[in-house]
Amino acid sequence: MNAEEMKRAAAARAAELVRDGMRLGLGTGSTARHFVAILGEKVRAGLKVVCVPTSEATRLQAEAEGIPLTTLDETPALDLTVDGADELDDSLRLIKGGGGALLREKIVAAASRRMVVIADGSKHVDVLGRFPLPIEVNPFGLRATQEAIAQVLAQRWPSAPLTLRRGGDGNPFVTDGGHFILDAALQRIEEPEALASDLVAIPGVVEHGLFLGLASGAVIATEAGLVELGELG
Ligand SMILES: O=C(CO)[C@H](O)[C@H](O)COP(=O)(O)O
Repeated sequence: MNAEEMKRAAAARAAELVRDGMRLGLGTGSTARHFVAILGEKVRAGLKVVCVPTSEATRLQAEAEGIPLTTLDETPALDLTVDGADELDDSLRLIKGGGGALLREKIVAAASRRMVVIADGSKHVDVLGRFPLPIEVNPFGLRATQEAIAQVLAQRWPSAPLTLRRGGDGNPFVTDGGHFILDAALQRIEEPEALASDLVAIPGVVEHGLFLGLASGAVIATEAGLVELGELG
């Protein structure tokens, strides 16, 4: 199986968890895209669900698939969110935000009774951190916020690069919420909980890509087949 086939296989397994009447959160990224496509097929075949997308990109795809959409204002409690991840460990701790949707992804995951991660095997790691940690910040006071983050990071990572994410046009990448993203190349995050609480204490930090205690299960597609972690049902 190539990488796309593995992503699709994980997405197809997660789609088996969907039941009539469910309120779903729809993730963002190339793996979640497969899930939304499969869900679209099921909706066209008669499945009844309402869904909250975690990004404008996912909203557009879901609309094109004919999937009924709602908002967290109309539907503040969801049954299940299915989303990808940039990294996950055996304890279902995640790094997310490679696609820049971490804020909405975290709000939607937190509003869901269950969050199931879908990924190919390359995302499954022993220790989080090889993937640079996205940190979403308010554009106001960017430099001051960046320096405050760098000071916090320097306590454990004396020379970790902290880079303002840019789009293809060279301008700062702007999230759906109108914020910027700083990517922290930390390599190994031994204590993600401690780092998470340090980051949220910094004014100007809107959210970070550590998803801790949010995922209830995961479907990981490998060459040897599907591996399931945690609780799917
Ligand atoms: O967090 C995300 C977007 O903000 C994605 O879930 C993450 O980047 C994984 O994407 P992909 O499935 O394309 O590898």
